[in-house]
Amino acid sequence: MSLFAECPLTLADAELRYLPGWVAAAEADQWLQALLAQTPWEQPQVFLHGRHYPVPRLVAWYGDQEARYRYSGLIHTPLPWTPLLTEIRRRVAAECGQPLNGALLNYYRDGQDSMGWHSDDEPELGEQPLVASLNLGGARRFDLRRKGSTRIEHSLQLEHGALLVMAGATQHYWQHQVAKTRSPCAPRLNLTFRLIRSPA
Ligand SMILES: O=C(O)CCC(=O)C(=O)O
Ligand SMILES: [Fe+2]
Repeated sequence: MSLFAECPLTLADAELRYLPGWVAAAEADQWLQALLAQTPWEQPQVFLHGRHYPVPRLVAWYGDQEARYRYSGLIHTPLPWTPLLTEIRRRVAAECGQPLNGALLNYYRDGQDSMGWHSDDEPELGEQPLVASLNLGGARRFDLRRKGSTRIEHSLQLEHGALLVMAGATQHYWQHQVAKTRSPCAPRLNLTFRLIRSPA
């Protein structure tokens, strides 16, 4: 059986696996509380069209020492894994059947925090990168569109305790976003585990 057979989202030119309840609610609650409290959150600035803007969310980059990573136009040196993140990484890597040496933590404080359209296709991730996204806290809508198109083709609610695995050609053909929303939503933590193949 293919690794992607259990819960496939049938989107052409993509390999997506959505696993609701991947971690049980009680344990997910503990992870959320601990990570919100332990993480040295930062709000980096991005330089866009001649101006600096704070990214609309808080972030932290954890990883093996060599796992330098570029996002929002900046090179980030990883924070060392905490015991909790070491355990979460072990379980996510076992689920994905491959090593993972970095995790980007995104903290969406409310519906005005967001992430714009992008693909996780940085050169340091290599061809056909696997990105495993763990969702804790308030559910948010995750949209997918083809590169070069403005039409949202698929959306899913990323729920507390769910794991979304994106692999294969997904990042080559598709972009994703977490849009702002006026609906009330609880704080949300998203952890995207990655494998940096050639550090920035
Ligand atoms: O918060 C999310 O679900 C998406 C995060 C994401 O796309 C990323 O970290 O690259
Ligand atoms: Fe992403």
